Amino acid sequence: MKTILEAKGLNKVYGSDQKNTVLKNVNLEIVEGEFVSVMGPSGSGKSTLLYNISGLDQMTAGTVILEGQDVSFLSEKDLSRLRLHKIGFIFQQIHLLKNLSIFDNIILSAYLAKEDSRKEINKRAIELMKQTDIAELADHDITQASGGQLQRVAICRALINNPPIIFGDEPTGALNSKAAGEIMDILANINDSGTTILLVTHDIKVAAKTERVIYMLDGQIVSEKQLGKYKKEVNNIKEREAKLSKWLSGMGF
Ligand SMILES: Nc1ncnc2c1ncn2[C@@H]1O[C@H](COP(=O)(O)OP(=O)(O)OP(=O)(O)O)[C@@H](O)[C@H]1O
Repeated sequence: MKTILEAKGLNKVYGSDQKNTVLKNVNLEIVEGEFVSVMGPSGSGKSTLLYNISGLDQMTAGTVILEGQDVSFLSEKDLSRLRLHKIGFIFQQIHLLKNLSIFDNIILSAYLAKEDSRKEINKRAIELMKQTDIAELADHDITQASGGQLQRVAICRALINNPPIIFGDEPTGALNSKAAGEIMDILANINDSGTTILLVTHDIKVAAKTERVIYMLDGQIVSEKQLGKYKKEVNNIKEREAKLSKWLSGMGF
């Protein structure tokens, strides 16, 4: 199995006061095709970890290798290129552009990346919209869609440049449990087709559909649990949730 992302000795201090050390010598390895979630109490450093390994924020010290390339301290220009071509992001707050149609929101970054022809990009956008069951919304604007539908738009947008890895910060956090479950099923399907996914969540139901759960406490990864691929290996979601719940309660979560 090939490593897609490796973080070594990651430290993050906010400001100049060492007391604000939020990541403390974090090491993490993600294998190509994995579906990983990060859990832990509020303030334990989950989002900070995600932002620092994905190039959204600059760590204080450490190394991040993505697909064999050292991306630890890239220039702003190289970082934007990396984010455009290699990484997809899905956030709790969706940040779509109000004056563009849903279709245009999805294709925008691919037009900017200029890797493929507009014809190919449009075709891929249509496929992604079908896959996430929002094809009929192409010409709508974003005020005409539900929260769950908008999160599907965000997923299509994250995938439009075919990134090998996508990061999610509470991607289902703003959704009701039915919509959250549907989004997780979509992400599981996307993962099945080969995209590596790492997401941060507070929700046991969400983490139970991922393959490996990492637990953070006070700026460190203190434990992890292998659940196996949802549907492929351990299918029973109640069983997965119970296993996870037991493990988490053992750590006082
Ligand atoms: N920009 C910032 N400047 C200073 N401190 C920050 C900043 N961002 C986060 N922190 C602090 O870093 C610590 C970790 O925050 P982080 O958001 O990574 O935790 P988290 O585990 O994701 O929390 P939550 O589950 O509540 O989202 C917290 O104490 C937070 O207050």
